[in-house]
Parts: sequence; structure tokens; C-alpha cells
Amino acid sequence: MESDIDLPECCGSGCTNCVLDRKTAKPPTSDAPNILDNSYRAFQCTSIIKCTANTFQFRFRYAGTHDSDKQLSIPPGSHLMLRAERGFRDARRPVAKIFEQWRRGIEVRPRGHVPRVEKYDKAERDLYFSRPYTPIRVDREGKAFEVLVKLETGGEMSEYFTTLDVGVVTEWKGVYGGFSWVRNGWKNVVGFGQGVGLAPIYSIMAGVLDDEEDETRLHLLYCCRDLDGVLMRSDMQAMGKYWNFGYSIYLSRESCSCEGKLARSCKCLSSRIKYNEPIFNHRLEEVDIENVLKKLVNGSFHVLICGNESFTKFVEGCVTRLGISDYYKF
Ligand SMILES: Cc1cc2nc3c(=O)[nH]c(=O)nc-3n(C[C@H](O)[C@H](O)[C@H](O)COP(=O)(O)OP(=O)(O)OC[C@H]3O[C@@H](n4cnc5c(N)ncnc54)[C@H](O)[C@@H]3O)c2cc1C
Repeated sequence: MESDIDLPECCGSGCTNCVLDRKTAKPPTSDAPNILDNSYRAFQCTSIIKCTANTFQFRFRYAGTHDSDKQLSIPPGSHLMLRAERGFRDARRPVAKIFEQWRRGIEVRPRGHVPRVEKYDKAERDLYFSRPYTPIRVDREGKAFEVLVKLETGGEMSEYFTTLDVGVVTEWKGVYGGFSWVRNGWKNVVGFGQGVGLAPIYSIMAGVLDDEEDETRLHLLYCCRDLDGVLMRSDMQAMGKYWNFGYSIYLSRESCSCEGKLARSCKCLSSRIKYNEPIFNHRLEEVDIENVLKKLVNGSFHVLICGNESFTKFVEGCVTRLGISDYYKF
């Protein structure tokens, strides 16, 4: 029998019989049956909000009619697969106004050869492609979830997202992911997120704050290019009112006309942020990570990391040098 270790990567072809169903599919977490049972389900787009120049928040609500006894269960930190037809452009749906500016800003380049992983389910016709996305919020009763999507120039699914509008029905399946939250499992959890990599860490931390019996202390270190690129800014401010949540935002490329950058604080920035908003006009450095983690070494703690490859490597290197091996990379 094929062991899980030998299984190939997900080929991104949106197969009904997906390799992920064997690798990282999560078992149901409660007694009520879940709408998401590892087959594609219809979800209608009910809102689209522009968060930054290239990141949009989409809300999707279950569009099935025969599952009134089922609930929508998506554990924090897990992801779903969205699939779309390879021929989605043939539908010639008009581009919604909300995406016009992004589309104008992109340099349109022909798609060259994009390497594909060998198709897992060869019995399935190659009609679809799929990509994973991480819900930031789930409304169990309303059977809806929200995702933050950073549109990539030349990206196939990014193009598909720009053909969506309120009312369009999409196909999602899940639930996937290797991380499981355990209530009060650690005294402290420190999350390092970068850009849209905030999603799994945000959903886990918001879940802890919603759970009155969970007393885990949470520390979020979030990295962005500039102030306009900060996602979930007002949500983080609201979370900051909880006794067990603290955060800092680091801006690596915020332009600055004063000399504050040298002093790791900046007058131009302070005029644009709220009183006591913990936003710093410099890149996250090893010393910042040390300062947070060294205070926690005497209690149990866990580290979560989500960002691009170089960010993940940098944070992983720092925590490893501090002798910490209890960390999870999304
Ligand atoms: C577990 C997991 C969870 C995720 N959660 C989220 C999430 O919540 N939100 C989110 O926004 N993303 C998330 N992602 C990333 C997401 O799945 C997609 O990878 C992302 O949206 C890009 O997909 P795409 O189809 O638009 O780009 P692809 O078509 O896959 O292209 C990938 C990259 O290659 C570039 N490219 C494509 N064609 C060319 C070409 N001809 N020449 C040069 N470069 C080219 C594109 O610009 C893009 O940057 C997650 C990824 C994982 C693994």
C-alpha cells in the first residue's frame, strides 16, 4: 500500500479525487455533519472589499439547498481549495468596477511555461485548476467564510478572482491543514506573519479571543511593506483591547522624509497612525524577535510562522538560534 510519505504534491488541477484528501484532510471537529466533506461545494460570492491596492476580501456563502442539517466547520488556521474551469475566460464576464484599478496597474504579460506538478488523478479530465486559500473568518450559522486574496500579476487564479462579482457561484472543498489548535495548550503563542500570510495566524488568534475559556497569551509580529499595505489594521486594534493579545507591525519599505528611520521611530509615520498604535517604520530584525521571545522562555510557548520563503527562512533562523524548536510553519 502507498504510504502517505510517498504521495505526490497536489497538482493544482482541481481533481475530485485530490491527493490532499489523503494527506492533510481534517476530520470533522463536532457531531454535526460538515458541509465541507472533501468534495467541491458551491459557495456564492456575497461581498468583495478592496483592502489594499492588490488585496481583496471576499465573502462566500454556501449555495447548496439540501444541507439544512449540516454546518460549516473550518478550524482556524486551515485552508480550502478553490477550483475554477480552465476555460473561465470564455464566459467573458465583465470585470467588476472594484478590480478595474488593479487591472489597469498590471503589466499584461503572456503566460510563459509555468511548471506543473504531474497530475495525481489521471482518470479525471483536465478541466479545472485549483489553489489553496485560508479563511480569516467563518460564520458557522450563516454558512459563510471570508478570505483575503492577494492578486498576483500573471496569476491564473488571480485572473479568475477578477471575474467574480457579488452573486457569482464558486466551488470550494476542504478542510485541509496540518495545524490543530489545542485550547490552553501553551501559555504563550507568538505569531510571525507577513503580508497575506497573516491569514492563518489571524484566524487562530481571533478564535482564541472568541473563546472565553482560552487564556493563551498571544503576541503577533506582523510585517508589511508600507502602511497602505497593512491588512486587518482596525481588527488588530480591536483585538489589542483584550488582556491577552499584543501586537507590533513592522514596515520594511515605508517612505520617510525625516531621519526617524535611523532612530527606529519616525515623525512622518506618527502623524498617520493612531495614539499607541504599535507600528514601526523599520524591517523586523533579529533583535526584535529576541526581545519578544526572551521574555517568554520560562513559560510554555509556541511559535507560528507564515509568509514568503525568505521571511519564513529568516524567522526560522532567528528562533532556531534562540534554541527554540517548537514552531509551526504554514
Ligand atoms: C496552504 C496555502 C494557503 C494559502 N492561502 C492564501 C490566502 O489566504 N490568500 C492568498 O492570497 N493566497 C494564499 N495562498 C496562495 C494561493 O494559493 C495562490 O498561490 C496565489 O493566489 C497565486 O495563485 P495564482 O493562480 O494567481 O498564480 P499562479 O498562476 O499559480 O502563478 C504563481 C506565480 O507565478 C507568477 N507567474 C504566472 N505566470 C507567469 C509567467 N508567465 N511568467 C512569470 N511569472 C508568472 C504569478 O505572477 C504568480 O506570482 C495560499 C497558499 C498555500 C500553499
